[in-house]
Amino acid sequence: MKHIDVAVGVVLSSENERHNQDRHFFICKRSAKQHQGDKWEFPGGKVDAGETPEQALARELTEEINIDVKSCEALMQIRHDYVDKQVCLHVFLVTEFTGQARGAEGQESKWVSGAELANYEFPDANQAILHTLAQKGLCT
Ligand SMILES: Nc1nc2c([nH]c(=O)n2[C@@H]2O[C@H](COP(=O)(O)OP(=O)(O)OP(=O)(O)O)[C@@H](O)[C@H]2O)c(=O)[nH]1
Ligand SMILES: [Mg+2]
Repeated sequence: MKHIDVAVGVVLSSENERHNQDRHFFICKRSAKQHQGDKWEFPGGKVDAGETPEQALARELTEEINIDVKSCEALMQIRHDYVDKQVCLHVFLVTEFTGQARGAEGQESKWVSGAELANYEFPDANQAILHTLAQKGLCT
């Protein structure tokens, strides 16, 4: 089966303005044509040959949401088998960035609170991310 490494960024709104509980997350909607189409995602994409996951994260977040990552921490790795492909998600918490986050490829995008995250449909592999964010007190 096809195996791909993916860098995924959980982008957090700045800590200055909000208490930890109220920090917001930037999410995007996948297009109908993409794998796991029409679901919501944390922005990111495939790790290219010769790139580290962190380098891929920085490149993808600039391409997809127009930000420059200034500080991030590795959150977790998730292996998941979809029927058609196997993914390894390298998930990072992006805690500092410059630029205004927006859907730079025309995709729908928004800032949502931790409590609101549960109202959006994500690919199955993301359940583990939401669980870890809840453990860290960042979402409910
Ligand atoms: N970006 C992203 N991908 C995810 C998430 N959860 C998840 O299972 N994936 C899977 O990871 C894979 C790679 O992501 P991608 O489609 O964004 O890759 P990409 O940006 O390089 O773009 P492309 O598909 O247009 O070539 C997809 O199979 C997608 O279903 C998530 O939260 N964010
Ligand atoms: Mg992508």
